[in-house]
Amino acid sequence: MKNISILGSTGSIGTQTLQVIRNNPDKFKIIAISGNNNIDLLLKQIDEFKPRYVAVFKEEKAKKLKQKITGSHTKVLCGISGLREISTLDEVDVLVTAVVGNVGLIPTLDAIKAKKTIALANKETLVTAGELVMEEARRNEVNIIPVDSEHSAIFQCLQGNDIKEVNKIILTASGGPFRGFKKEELVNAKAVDALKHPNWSMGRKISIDSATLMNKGLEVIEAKWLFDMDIEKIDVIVHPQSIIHSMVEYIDGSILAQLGITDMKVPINYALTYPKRIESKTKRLDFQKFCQLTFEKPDKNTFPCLDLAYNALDIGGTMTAVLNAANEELVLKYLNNKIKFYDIPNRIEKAMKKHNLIRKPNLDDIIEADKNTREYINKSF
Ligand SMILES: NC(=O)C1=CN([C@@H]2O[C@H](COP(=O)(O)OP(=O)(O)OC[C@H]3O[C@@H](n4cnc5c(N)ncnc54)[C@H](OP(=O)(O)O)[C@@H]3O)[C@@H](O)[C@H]2O)C=CC1
Ligand SMILES: CC(=O)[C@@H](O)[C@H](O)COP(=O)(O)O
Ligand SMILES: [Mn+2]
Repeated sequence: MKNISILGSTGSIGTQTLQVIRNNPDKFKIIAISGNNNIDLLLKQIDEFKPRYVAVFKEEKAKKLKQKITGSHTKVLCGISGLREISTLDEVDVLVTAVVGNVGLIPTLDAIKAKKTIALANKETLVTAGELVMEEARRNEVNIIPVDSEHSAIFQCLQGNDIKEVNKIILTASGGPFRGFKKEELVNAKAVDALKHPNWSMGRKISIDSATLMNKGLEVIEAKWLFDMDIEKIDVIVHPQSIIHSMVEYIDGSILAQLGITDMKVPINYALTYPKRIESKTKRLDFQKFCQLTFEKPDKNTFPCLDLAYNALDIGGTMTAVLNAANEELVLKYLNNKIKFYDIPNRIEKAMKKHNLIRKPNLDDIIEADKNTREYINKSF
């Protein structure tokens, strides 16, 4: 039996993680869950999974929840301290980081120090502070198992092989809902259309990131840190069907790929059961339906976010934290119809140009760069 704590149990990854756990009550037990706004769903989750703890980020929401569950055996925690507490509980074996945004960073670092296995969906953690997080994981001999579909694919393709024999890794990108569009067609692109991902049903922030191709940029950075891979060895190819989740090319020319339907329960399952696999009732890939697998070059001119991410990674230090913070703030504004599609890359570029780089940052430097960038973005509108 593995004891699980989830940061972000009310979101897309969080609810799918609970589905995997619901399907395997003999293998997993929920110890703690957490959310931000969605108290109604948290109530249902408390009722079903009877966790010992629930952490709610917003204080007023935590108070409301407390009133609704008086007499329950579930303890309500709040704020960042609540997230930190449920990440380090003695009885927890695995922390699933399914929150969106950089709020995942500090609880994840705490969990690593407390020697918890990390099932990592929250890519912003590695984009913001990948070097520090991976150093901490190595120091504490903690496994960070990717949940992100591309990284789970790469992780699976690496099993039983020597990482030194990898020639490159190839991240597949769907191209998003605006694949094939030209710049002039996207100037006035609306968030409501950007949210319509062709293949995956996901949270709002990552859906916008997919539409700008920033998601792939963030995933390049995530791959660099997870697999300790040089930037020159990380390629992106557009594969509109999202059937091949990613590939690894070895020095002998062999390419290993992981394929499957677009269902995040598959990589979540693997992250929770690694190194073993367990029976799952997810739909199977039917090759007679998906008879075409196609590939094309990413359109870096129409979608400048991908190059911005490569540049930030190449510059290094605090620059990827700046890229991430600027992107988070701008995506929120775009979702609220406050800015236009190209304000996202344009303002990120400005924030990166303005930033005073720290090449070998500590955690405080990273937190400061993140904070200053958010202030800069918000002041500039
Ligand atoms: N969805 C997917 O298929 C994939 C997602 N990922 C990554 O996984 C992470 C989660 O994505 P996704 O599930 O789509 O996102 P969602 O927006 O669906 O869910 C986000 C979760 O985080 C919680 N949350 C939001 N803000 C805060 C905060 N300040 N403090 C505490 N909790 C907070 C939300 O709570 P509430 O709902 O209660 O407000 C919710 O539980 C992201 O980093 C994303 O990039 C990676 C690969 C695939
Ligand atoms: C499911 C998942 O892992 C997402 O990151 C997904 O891959 C987004 O798709 P694109 O960014 O390729 O459009
Ligand atoms: Mn992904």
